[in-house]
Amino acid sequence: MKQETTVAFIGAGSMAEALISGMTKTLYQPEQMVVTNRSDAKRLEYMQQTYGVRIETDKEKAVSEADIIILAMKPKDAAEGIASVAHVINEQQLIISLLAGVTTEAIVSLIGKQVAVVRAMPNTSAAIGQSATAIALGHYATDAHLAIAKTLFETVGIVAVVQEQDLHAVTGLSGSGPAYVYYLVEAMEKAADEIGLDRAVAKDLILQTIIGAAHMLKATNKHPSVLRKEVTSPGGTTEAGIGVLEHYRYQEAVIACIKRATERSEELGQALLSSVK
Ligand SMILES: NC(=O)C1=CN([C@@H]2O[C@H](COP(=O)(O)OP(=O)(O)OC[C@H]3O[C@@H](n4cnc5c(N)ncnc54)[C@H](OP(=O)(O)O)[C@@H]3O)[C@@H](O)[C@H]2O)C=CC1
Ligand SMILES: O=C(O)[C@@H]1CCC=N1
Repeated sequence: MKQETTVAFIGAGSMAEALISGMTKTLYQPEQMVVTNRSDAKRLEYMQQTYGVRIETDKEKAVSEADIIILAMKPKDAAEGIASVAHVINEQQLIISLLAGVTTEAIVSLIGKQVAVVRAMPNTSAAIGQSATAIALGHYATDAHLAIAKTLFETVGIVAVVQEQDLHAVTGLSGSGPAYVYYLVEAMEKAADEIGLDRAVAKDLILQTIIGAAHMLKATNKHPSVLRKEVTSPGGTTEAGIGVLEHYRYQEAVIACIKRATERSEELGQALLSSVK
């Protein structure tokens, strides 16, 4: 990334913060980034104080001066947010959209110019350089744009290049994915309380259990079912515990969860299209 490249974030919420936190630890200087939002001035001040980025209440100014524009508002706010800056966007700029479910075609149409759009689905682990991000090319985006986006997201984790139609599934799987893991940890912490373990001790044990299992998956490359069987002694505690998970159809619940999240991504895209018709 050349030093003088400017990245404007439209939206200063959780995902913008995760990306800025990760990006400023690597290739990017905080001064290369300008952050704007709808109205929350305190939030902008927080971003400036925490990360040293530039902030701008004048969205048009932030956008017109940027090389890369990152759309980081909620899908429901995208039509209004994009329309408010479309007139200052030009075809030399690269638009990177984080909007769940919203197609590059819809974004091009809202901007009303033949502008390069790369659609991305990172996750909040970007904050510590551990995002699993997928990116896809819009109609007017070239391989050079893809390379720029890939370099940008590689500063915050791994990047997979996918066809745009696969981004709904990616959103349901790895975009929302950290929340599924946090939900499991919440349940483990509740269970630890109920079985009478000291909270601080349980917290450390749970965390290391999750980290250890994730590292085992990566380091051994063994199928998760093989690793699970290695834990499960016949007639032992794991078998008894997994039996309860099977009774509650745990795997079916997780599969249904990811399918529903995928479907919701499609709905969010449709809702935006209906709102601008
Ligand atoms: N959170 C996540 O894990 C992930 C989110 N995403 C996507 O990232 C996007 C942002 O999500 P998230 O950060 O969670 O959302 P947040 O609700 O945390 O933040 C949304 C931001 O958008 C701003 N905003 C709203 N309307 C406008 C507007 N018209 N012009 C400028 N800024 C506006 C808000 O400003 P204000 O507060 O002033 O209203 C706020 O700063 C979404 O599209 C989501 O689908 C993608 C991957 C993962
Ligand atoms: O919940 C959402 O809609 C966003 C997209 C993926 C993660 N958070």
